[in-house]
Amino acid sequence: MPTPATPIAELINSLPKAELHLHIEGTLEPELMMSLATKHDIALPYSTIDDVRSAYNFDNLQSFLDLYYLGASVLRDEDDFYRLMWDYLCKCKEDNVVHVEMMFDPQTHTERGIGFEVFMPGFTRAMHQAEQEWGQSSLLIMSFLRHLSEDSAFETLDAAMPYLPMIAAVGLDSSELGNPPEKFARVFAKSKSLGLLRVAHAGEEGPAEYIWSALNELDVHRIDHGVRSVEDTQLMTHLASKQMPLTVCPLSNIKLCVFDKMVDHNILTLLDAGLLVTVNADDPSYFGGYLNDNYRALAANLPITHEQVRTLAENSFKASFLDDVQKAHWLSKVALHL
Ligand code: HPA
Ligand SMILES: [Zn+2]
Repeated sequence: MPTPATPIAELINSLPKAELHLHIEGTLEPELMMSLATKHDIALPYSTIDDVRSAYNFDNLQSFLDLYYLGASVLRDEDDFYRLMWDYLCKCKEDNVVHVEMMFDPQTHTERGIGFEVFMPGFTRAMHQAEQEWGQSSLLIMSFLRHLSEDSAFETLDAAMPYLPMIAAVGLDSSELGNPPEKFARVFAKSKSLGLLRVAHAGEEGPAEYIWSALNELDVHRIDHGVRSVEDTQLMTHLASKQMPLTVCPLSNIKLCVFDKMVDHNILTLLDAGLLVTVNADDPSYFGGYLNDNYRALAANLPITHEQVRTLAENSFKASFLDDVQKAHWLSKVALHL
C-alpha cells in the first residue's frame, strides 16, 4: 500500500528553510509599534491597532514605503531594536526558518539621528541570544536606500566601518523606479573591496534592464524579487545558466500590486524555466504573513507540487551565504522530507 502523501501544509511546516529576503524594519507588528509610540511619547496617525492594520492597503511600492518609514520612526533606543529582532527570530523558530539573512536600513535611522551604536548592539544581542537558546543561524545585510544619494550611501558605509565584522553583505532597497542600480556602482565596488557580499532589489517594479544592471554594474550574488525577468528571454536564459538566485516574495507582490492576484503569480514559470527561485516574506508585518504563510499562499492558489515545495526549500539553502559544509548539512535534512 502506498503511504498517503504528506499534506502540503504539513510539509511546509516541517521542512527546514532559509529566509533570504527579509527587512527587519518590516517585521514591526502594529502592537509593538503602538507600544513603542506610547513609550517614547510619539504621535502616530493611528488610534488603535486595528487602525494601523486597516491603513495597510497599498497601490504600489511607494505607498507602502511611506508607511514603512513612518512605522520605523518609533524605534529609538537599543532595547527597541533588540525587541524588534527578538520577536522576528522567535517567529523563525516557529516557522522552522533555521537560517536567515536579514536586511536592515541604516539610513532610515541615521537620518533621524539614531546611529549604528544604538541599533547594532540591539540587533546583535537578540541574534546571539537566539543562537545560544536554540541554535538560530542569522546574518545581516546592510541595505542602502536608493532614493537617497550616492554620497549618503558612502557616508553610511563609512559609519559602518567599526561594525563590518557583524555585517555579511550590502543590499539596495527603497523606491526602485528612477533609481537604477548603476547609481550605486561605486559604493558597491568599495563594499566589495572591503570583503562584503552583494545583493540588490531589481525587477520588482523596475524593468528587466535593472536586473542586467544589478548583475553587470553591482556584481551581485542574488537578485531580490526579479519577477520582471520574464519580460526578457535572454535574461531568463542567463539567470538559469548562471543559477543566479531570485528571492521572490509572493505576498509582497500581491500587496504592492506587482500581480493582481496570487493565481497570476509567475513563480512556477520561473521555476519551470530552471531559475534558482526562493520564497521569502519581505516585510511580513505589512504584507500579511511570515515565511510559511507565503508558502501556504502559493499552495492555496497555484498548482504547486510537493516536489516543487521541497525544491524551493532546497534552493533557499543553495542561494544562501552559508558555507558548503553548512549547505550540505541542511540539504541533507531537506532530503529527509517527502
Ligand atoms: O519590497 C521592498 N522593495 C523595496 N524596498 C523595500 N524596503 C522594504 N521593503 C522593500
Ligand atoms: Zn524587499
